[in-house]
Amino acid sequence: MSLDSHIEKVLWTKFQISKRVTELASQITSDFSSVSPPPLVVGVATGAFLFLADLVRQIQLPISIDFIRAESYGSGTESSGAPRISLDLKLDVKEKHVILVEDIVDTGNTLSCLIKHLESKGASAVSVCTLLDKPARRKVHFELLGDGKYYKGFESSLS
Ligand SMILES: O=P(O)(O)OC[C@H]1O[C@H](OP(=O)(O)OP(=O)(O)O)[C@H](O)[C@@H]1O
Repeated sequence: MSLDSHIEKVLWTKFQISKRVTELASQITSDFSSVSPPPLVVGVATGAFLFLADLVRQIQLPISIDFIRAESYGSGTESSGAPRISLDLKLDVKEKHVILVEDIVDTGNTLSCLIKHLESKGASAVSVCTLLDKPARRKVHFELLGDGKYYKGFESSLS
């Protein structure tokens, strides 16, 4: 069975995605060009790793990169809420501006947990950059930390 047979509908072509990733990287480069120290870019494992790789290759700043993972116990595509950190950062976030990179923001549970965690570790600000946002699916309201910004590649109302 080919990969294409698993895809019901193409929402954005690879060219549209690539263009949008370039725009996001350029916006982040511009927004953080005078921020010192440079931001720490944190990929939310596992889903964000490809987007993170495409994004950071185009960010023209001396950023550091790390990974974090929050897991909810649930099945299928429904998260059970209340995630816990199952892989923590290697780098120190104290007094740093963290940019969390996600592939999808859905219920908001993962981001809510991660932002609180980063705040408890002393991050001065937390921004979020997600490839896809599904605001209609939101169950948990999360607040960015400090002067954090929210970057999104695409928005979908599909469930
Ligand atoms: O807003 P939420 O409802 O919390 O959902 C978003 C999270 O769900 C997915 O990860 P998942 O937990 O499936 O883990 P994975 O990336 O390892 O597949 C996705 O990569 C986000 O991290």
